[in-house]
Amino acid sequence: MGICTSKPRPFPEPNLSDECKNAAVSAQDQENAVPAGNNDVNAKSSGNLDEKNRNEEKSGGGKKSPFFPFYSPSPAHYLFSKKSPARSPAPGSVTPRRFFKRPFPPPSPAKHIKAVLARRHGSVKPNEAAIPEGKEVSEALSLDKSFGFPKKFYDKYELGEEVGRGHFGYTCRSKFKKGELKGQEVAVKVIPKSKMTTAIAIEDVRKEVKILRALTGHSNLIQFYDAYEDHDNVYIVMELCEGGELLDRILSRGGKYTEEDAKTVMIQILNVVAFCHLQGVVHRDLKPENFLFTSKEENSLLKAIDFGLSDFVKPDERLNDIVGSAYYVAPEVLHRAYSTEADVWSIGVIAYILLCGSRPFWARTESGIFRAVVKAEPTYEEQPWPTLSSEAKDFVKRLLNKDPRKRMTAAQALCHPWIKTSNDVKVPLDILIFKLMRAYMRSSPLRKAALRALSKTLTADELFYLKEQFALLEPNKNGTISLDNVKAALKKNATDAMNESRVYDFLASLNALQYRRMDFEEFCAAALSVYQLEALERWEQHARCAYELFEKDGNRTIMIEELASELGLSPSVPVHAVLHDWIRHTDGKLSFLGFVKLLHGVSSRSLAKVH
Ligand SMILES: Nc1ncnc2c1ncn2[C@@H]1O[C@H](COP(=O)(O)OP(=O)(O)OP(=O)(O)O)[C@@H](O)[C@H]1O
Ligand SMILES: [Ca+2]
Ligand SMILES: [Ca+2]
Repeated sequence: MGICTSKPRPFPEPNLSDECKNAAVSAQDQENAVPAGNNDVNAKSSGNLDEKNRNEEKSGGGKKSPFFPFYSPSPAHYLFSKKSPARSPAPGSVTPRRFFKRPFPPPSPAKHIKAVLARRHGSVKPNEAAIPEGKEVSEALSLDKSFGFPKKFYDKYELGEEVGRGHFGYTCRSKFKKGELKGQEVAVKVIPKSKMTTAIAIEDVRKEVKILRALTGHSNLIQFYDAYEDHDNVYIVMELCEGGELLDRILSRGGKYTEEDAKTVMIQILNVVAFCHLQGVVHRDLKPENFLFTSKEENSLLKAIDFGLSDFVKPDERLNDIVGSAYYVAPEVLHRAYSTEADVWSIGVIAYILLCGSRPFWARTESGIFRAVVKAEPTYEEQPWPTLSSEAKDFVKRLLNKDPRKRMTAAQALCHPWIKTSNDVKVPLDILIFKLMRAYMRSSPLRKAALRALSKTLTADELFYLKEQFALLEPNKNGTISLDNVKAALKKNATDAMNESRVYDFLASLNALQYRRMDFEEFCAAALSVYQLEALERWEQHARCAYELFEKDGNRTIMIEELASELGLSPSVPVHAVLHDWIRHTDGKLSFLGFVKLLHGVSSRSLAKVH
């Protein structure tokens, strides 16, 4: 694999194909870990970039300068600059002094994760993005680049000025030429087929259209209208946003938002992402460039765009391809086992930036960023953090938890005390509820009793989320829910995407609910996440308190063999040695340690790791 981004590189970079490998592997290496706070130190010395500077930066290179903060280096940039040199400044035409004027430190030389780009789009050399070589030529020639979209784009639309550009496409303001909608403006993302040099690249475009088409009806999601193709391009027709990228607004405010303004942005982002996750769609490229304001108004609606790296994910599936943008990528993506929680991490990075104007994870090279993401804790010590509310800090920390099982979901984040006081919050259904309910239904009576005890220790804040979820599942307000209620609640929120992500199939695992109903008390036991509670500072208190309740109610003498089978230990495991501490020697009942393990529903695999 060769170089696959075409930007001038302000910093030397290691071999590409090794880069992602190294990121995950060398992340284990303590010595190489990037210290947290790098970014802030730089941000401080760099001062603020005002509107004038931003415009200067932009005017040098048409839409964006390669040295523009957060700039996504784009192979497309050079590709297009051949036709339109004014759009792309020559490498080195912007003085390095610019680095010291930025509110943020210099961007990574390649923002998108390079090995993935190489795999998806073939080797791309500077100024030759569209010209594959050798083996790639034959591969590119044999690729089927027909999508089955209607052909006559130009019969219906008139392409106008460019309004934005990314790695894969450029977007133009366009108009309907005739008919009832004549003159009405839309946005058209044009993706050149010459850039689709691998089967994965073609599949990505196919998926982008499929996902946009399937996801309809959310006010914070860009409205898709149609897709066309011809010999040269794919055209994605959608609603036009006139208000620019969230990134530009962040920069125009010198990088910082008040807590109230940050909340307004966060609520919209969380809303649309919770919607996508319920549909079984993971965006995988959430960043301020991929949120657009519909108008220039200060309080205009925010819309999620760019599903070019998105995928369908089944409720119990883990994805493994490394995809995204380096500053926003979640640690578990680098470890190649992730799901929708990875998007929530990216939202945490956006929240951190909105509130303090610096990136939480920063380094001069991409592998450095990856190491920071995996190892380093962001700083909350430097200004302005000490002046921000403790709720705001707690909110960001719970989004940036490195363990995806402990991270809040988007729907939970909307119930967080920092957010929930706002009037605009309507909590959506959370797919996590179904996953937890399934695990609960499959548990033994002993584990159910343990969970019930734990659920009695929940605080008002924690119960708020469960109450909201229960209300969404309980249309008749008779205090209980059935499988039909669950199905109906899903149906109410369904789009075509759910067919692809098989959310309905997943419900089959809740079949036991067909013959009985679940009241709110049991629902709390079924839908609480032990891992998330464990992430709280007061976890020890919760667990001790729950153990006392369990002692009174559910604890009983237990055989080691019974516990082994409860935990799914294989006969080859030396159960007496392993489970010795889990049973109280005085009376043969579960010890506190055993109780906590039982709550987690420990599997034999994780046990094997411990011992
Ligand atoms: N509906 C729209 N209305 C207005 N501008 C848009 C619209 N869609 C996209 N744009 C502009 O075009 C830019 C590029 O679009 P998009 O992010 O979809 O392309 P991309 O090539 O997939 O980007 P990336 O490099 O992030 O993968 C956006 O950042 C935005 O500025
Ligand atoms: Ca984009
Ligand atoms: Ca994209």
